[in-house]
Amino acid sequence: MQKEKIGVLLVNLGTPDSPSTSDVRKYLRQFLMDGRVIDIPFLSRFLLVQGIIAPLRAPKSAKEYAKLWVERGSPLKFYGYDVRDSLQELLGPEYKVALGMRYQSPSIEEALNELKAASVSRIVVIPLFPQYASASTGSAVQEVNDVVNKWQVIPSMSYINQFMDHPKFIQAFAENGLKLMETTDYDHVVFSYHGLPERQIKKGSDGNQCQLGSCCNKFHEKNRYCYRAQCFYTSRLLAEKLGLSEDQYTISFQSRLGKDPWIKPYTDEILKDLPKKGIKKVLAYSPAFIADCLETTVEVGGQFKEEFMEAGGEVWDLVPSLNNSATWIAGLKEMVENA
Ligand SMILES: C=CC1=C(C)c2cc3[nH]c(cc4nc(cc5[nH]c(cc1n2)c(C)c5CCC(=O)O)C(CCC(=O)O)=C4C)c(C)c3C=C
Ligand SMILES: [Fe+2]
Ligand SMILES: [Fe+2]
Repeated sequence: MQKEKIGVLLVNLGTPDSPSTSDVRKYLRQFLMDGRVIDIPFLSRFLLVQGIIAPLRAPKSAKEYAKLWVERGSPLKFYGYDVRDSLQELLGPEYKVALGMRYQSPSIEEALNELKAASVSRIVVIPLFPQYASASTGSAVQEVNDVVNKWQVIPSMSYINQFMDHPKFIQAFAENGLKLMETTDYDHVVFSYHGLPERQIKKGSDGNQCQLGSCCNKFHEKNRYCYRAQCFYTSRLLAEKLGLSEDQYTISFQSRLGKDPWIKPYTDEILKDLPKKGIKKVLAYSPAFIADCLETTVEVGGQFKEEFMEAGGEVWDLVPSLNNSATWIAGLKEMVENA
């Protein structure tokens, strides 16, 4: 009998098809109409997104996307294809690897159809978000399920819904930071993560109510899906690999949207205080993303750098994301084989 073929579905967030205002508006509309991203009743979300956020934000965001765009397009997408191809090569012909984006293209449905056409008998789904959040991993998993639920034959499915403590994920990020640390004597490291509305953390911690305070400093079975606790844990693991003591790093959250409170502390606020404390040379990490994207290159590497310099800082270097690093691909291979 022929050996069974295993499908691997890599899912990332997605990016606009181009940096034009109309494509960015289309992307924002699809993204922000997701009830796991803006978790308010449908009618309020519809009015807010279609009537206010998408039209007002699209021209501003399009200018930011234009800074990110290179000849190959948006890094989130072309690194996604690179990772798919590298992982396929490493896993060999018994596996079929596909890439789907939660929003825009290539869609999750297209990617799943590729796996179906390759006659895979089981599928390992890896949402490419190191820390679990309902707005990212949860939404990707829901979309995968919605698609396969329409199939006549539903293959065996397994999901890797967080991997921030995978040794090779940590090692790959540490390697990128250590390369920069060899060239510059930094005063401090900032770990800046994508933020979330506080409400979303509270909703996800039924039975073990997160207080959004020091309770997130410990990571254990009961709060393993608290996004804030996962980010703190990721930072501790990275700090250990980088040989940092507790006073040599700060953890913060970026990319706020709207007026509701988001998880704290906020990166744009903490960075302004650092030079006052004598911290002039900062190494900035963005470990919520596995590829360069708008939130890393433009926000952390561009906007935050400018704000830090204006506040009296001297060096603000962004650690490149994992992109197509060999250690990261080896980590993905291990995740698939252990799934
Ligand atoms: C309510 C709004 C948002 C939530 C919640 C949110 C969670 C969240 N997002 C990511 C990953 C990425 N987000 C990116 C861009 C981006 N995010 C939001 C809003 C929310 N995200 C917006 C409006 C945008 C678009 C850009 C802008 O207009 O500011 C990206 C970058 C994509 C790219 O094309 O490069 C990523 C990646 C995670 C992991 C997450 C939950 C933890
Ligand atoms: Fe986001
Ligand atoms: Fe928490």
